[in-house]
Amino acid sequence: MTSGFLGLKRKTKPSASSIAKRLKTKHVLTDDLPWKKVSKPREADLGTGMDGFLELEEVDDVDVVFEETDTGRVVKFKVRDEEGSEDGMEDARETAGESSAVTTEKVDVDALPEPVTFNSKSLLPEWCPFKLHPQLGRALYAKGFMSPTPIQAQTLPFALKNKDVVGVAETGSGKTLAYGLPILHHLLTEVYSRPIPSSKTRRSVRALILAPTRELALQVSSHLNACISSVDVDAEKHGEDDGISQKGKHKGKGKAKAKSPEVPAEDKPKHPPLVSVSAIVGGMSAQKQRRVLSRGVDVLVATPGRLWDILQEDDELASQIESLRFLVLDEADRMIETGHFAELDNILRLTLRKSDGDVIDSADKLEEESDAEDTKEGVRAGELQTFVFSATLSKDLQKNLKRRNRPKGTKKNQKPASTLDDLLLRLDFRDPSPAVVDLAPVGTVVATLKESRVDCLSSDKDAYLYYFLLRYPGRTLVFLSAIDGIRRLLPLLALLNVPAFPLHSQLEQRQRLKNLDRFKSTQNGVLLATDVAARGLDVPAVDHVVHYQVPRTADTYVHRNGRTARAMRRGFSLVMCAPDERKLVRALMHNLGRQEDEIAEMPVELYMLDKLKARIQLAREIDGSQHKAKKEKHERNWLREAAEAMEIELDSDLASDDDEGPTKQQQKAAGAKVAGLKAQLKTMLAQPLIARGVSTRYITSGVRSIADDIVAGEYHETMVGMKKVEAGDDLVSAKVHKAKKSAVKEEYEEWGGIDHGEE
Ligand SMILES: Nc1ncnc2c1ncn2[C@@H]1O[C@H](COP(=O)(O)OP(=O)(O)OP(=O)(O)O)[C@@H](O)[C@H]1O
Repeated sequence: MTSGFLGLKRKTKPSASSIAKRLKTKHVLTDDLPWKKVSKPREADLGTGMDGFLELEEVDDVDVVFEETDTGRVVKFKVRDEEGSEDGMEDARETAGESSAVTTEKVDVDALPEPVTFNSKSLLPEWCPFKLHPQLGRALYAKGFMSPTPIQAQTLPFALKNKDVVGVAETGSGKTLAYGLPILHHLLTEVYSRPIPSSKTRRSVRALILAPTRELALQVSSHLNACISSVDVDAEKHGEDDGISQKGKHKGKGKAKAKSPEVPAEDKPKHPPLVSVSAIVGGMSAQKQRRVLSRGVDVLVATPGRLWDILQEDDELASQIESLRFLVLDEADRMIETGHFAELDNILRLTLRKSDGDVIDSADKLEEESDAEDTKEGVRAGELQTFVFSATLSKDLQKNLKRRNRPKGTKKNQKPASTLDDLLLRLDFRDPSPAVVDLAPVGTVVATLKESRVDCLSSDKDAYLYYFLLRYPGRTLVFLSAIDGIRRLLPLLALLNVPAFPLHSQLEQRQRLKNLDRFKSTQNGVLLATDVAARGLDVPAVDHVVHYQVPRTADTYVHRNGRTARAMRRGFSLVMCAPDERKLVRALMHNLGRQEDEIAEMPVELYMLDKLKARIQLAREIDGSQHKAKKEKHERNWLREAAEAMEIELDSDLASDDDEGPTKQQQKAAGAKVAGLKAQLKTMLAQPLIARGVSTRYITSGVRSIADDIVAGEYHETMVGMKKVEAGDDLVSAKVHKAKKSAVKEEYEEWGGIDHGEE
C-alpha cells in the first residue's frame, strides 16, 4: 500500500526572498504533490500497527486548506508555484506531472553531493580487487559485509567487465548483490562522469530487474536501496581515523556544511537521489505506481505481469525498456512456472536490439561480428548487459545458453529443450559467450542445512506439526500445497495459542506484507505459506522450514529449504511424508542425484505425541462447531439479504428461524457447548506436558531424572523431561548409518574379496 503524511517544512531559516516567493502558490492534486520516499521507521516492524507498509512517503511545503463548495467541504493542497522557486537546490524536489521528456541537460555540479572516498584497502581488503564505487564500499562496510560471498567474488570480475553472466548458486548465498553491485557501481560512476537528467525531467530506466513474486521484487528493491541510502545517510559517521574521508575532487565547492557533524541534517543541501531504485508490483495502488514512474527510476524492479500491463499503456517506458543498459532475470526458472511466460516473453522482445525477432539469427550476426572483432570484451557502450540468476538452473540449460557458440550450420534446426531454454535463447545476450558461474552444491544442499523427514498419516500431520513446533521453538515457515490447507490450519493453531500467520496469493498485498512483518517480529512465529513464499524471500533468522506436503518438484524443495540456512547460518528442514507421498520423495531425491535414506528421521516421543493429539482433537471439535454456527448464520443472512434485494417476501417458514435454522435456544446451547470445549482446552493447555517416566514431585527420581537437565540448562520449558535441543541436534543421522554401512563395504573393498574378474 502507499501511504503518505504531510510533513513539516525542513528548512529552518527561510530567506526573506524565499518567503516572498513562497507566497506564489498553486493548487495541485494529491498525485502531483512532490512526494518523497522516506525510510520506514524501525518501529514499523515491531508491531506498532505500521506493519504492512509497502513504502512511506512524505511531502514538504504543502498547505492544507479547506474550502466550502456547493457540494460540501473539500480539502485542497497548495504548493509554492515552481516559478517562484529559489534556486537549483529547491528545484531538486521531484514533482509529478512534469515534462516526461528525458533531457540530458547537465546539472550544476554543485547540485550533486560531494563524492566520498573510501579506503577499501584497509577497511575492506577482500573487496578491494573489485574497485567498487567508494559509496558501495561504505555501504558494504556499514552492513558488516567484510568479504564477498563466493558467487559475488566469482561474478563481479565478469560483470564489472561488462560481460553477460548466468549465475547459479545455493539459496541465501548473496545473489542479489552479485548482480546488484555491478549495476549500482556502473550507475554511481556514471553520475559524476556524464550528464544526468535534471530533477525536473523523467529519468530513463537504465536497469530492469524482473522477479517472479511481489515480495521478492520489493525485497530486491529495498536491498539495493539500502546500499545507496546508507551511503548518503552515514556520510559523516566515519572520520578520517576510519580511513574514510569526505574529501573528493569537488572539495571546497561550498560543501563545508555538509561535512560538519554539527550541521543539522535539515540544513544539508538537498539533491535528487544519485541513483533511484523502485519496485512496481501487482497490488500496488495505481496512484503510487504513476508517481514512481512519472518521477522516473534508474533501476526498476518489477514482476512481469504488472510491468507488461503498464507497458501497454506507457509508450515512453516501453521505449526506455528498448534501450536498457542492464537486464536481470532473478529466479528465471520460476518466472516461467507462474504463468507469466507470455508477459515475460513480450518484455524480453522489447529488450531485443538489432534482431528482427529471431534471436537465433541475431546470434548469427553477433557471432559474425565477434569473429570480425575478436578483441571486443563484453558489451559495447550503450548496449545491454544481461544477468540471469537462480539457485536452480539445470546444467543442460546452462549449456544451451552457450549455443551461440555452436558450430555454424547447425543452429536453425535445433529446437529449445524446454520453455526455459526457449526463453533464455530469446535473451539478447550481447555477449557471444555469457559467463556461466555455477556454484550450486552437489545435490543442491546448502552445507549449513540439516534435513529431516517424518513418516506419518495425512490425518496425523497436524499433531506432528504441533509436536514439532513445541519441541523445537523457533521461527518456522510451514509450506502447504493449497490455500485451503492454510485456512484450515490457521484457526486450529490459534486455538492452541501458536502465533501463526498466513501468506498466500488470495490475500491482499497489504495483508501479505503485514503478515510477513509480523512473522519477522515474532520470536516463535509460524508462517503458513504456499509456494508464493518459496523463492527469494530473505527473512532473517528463519530457523525451520516444514514441508507439510511433499513438494512436487526438486526445485521447489530446494527453494523452500532455501528460506532457512541463509548466509552461512544454520537451518533445519522437515518433510512430512504421508504413505502416498513416499514415491514423490523418492523421485525428488532421485532428481537431486541423492539417496532417499540420506535424509534422517526426526525422532518423535510417541507418548508426548498422544497428549498433543488430544489437544488437537479438542481444537478441531471447537473449530468445527464454530465453523458450523458461522456457516448457518451466513446462510440465513444471505437468504434474507437476497430476498430484501429482490424486494420479495420470504415464506414464513423460510423467514423464521424456527424450521430451517436452529432455534435461538439451539444456538444458545451450541454457543454454550463451544464455550465449554474452550474452557476444557484452556485447562488442557495449562497442564504441563510431562514425558513418560518423569517424576515432577521428586526431580531426582523417576526413570528420567530432570534434575541434571535443569542444572545443565537443558530443561525443556514446555515438554518436561525432554532435553532442550535445537532441531537437528537429535536426529538419528542416516548419513552416519550409511557411513557405517559403507565402512563395512570399504573394508570389503580393501580386502578385495574374491576376484571374479572383469565382466
Ligand atoms: N557479502 C556478504 N556478506 C554477508 N552477508 C551477505 C553478503 N551478501 C549478501 N549477504 C546477505 O545474505 C543474505 C542472502 O542474500 P540474498 O537474498 O541475495 O541471497 P540469494 O542467493 O539471492 O538467495 P535466494 O536464492 O534464496 O534468492 C541477505 O540477508 C544478504 O543481506
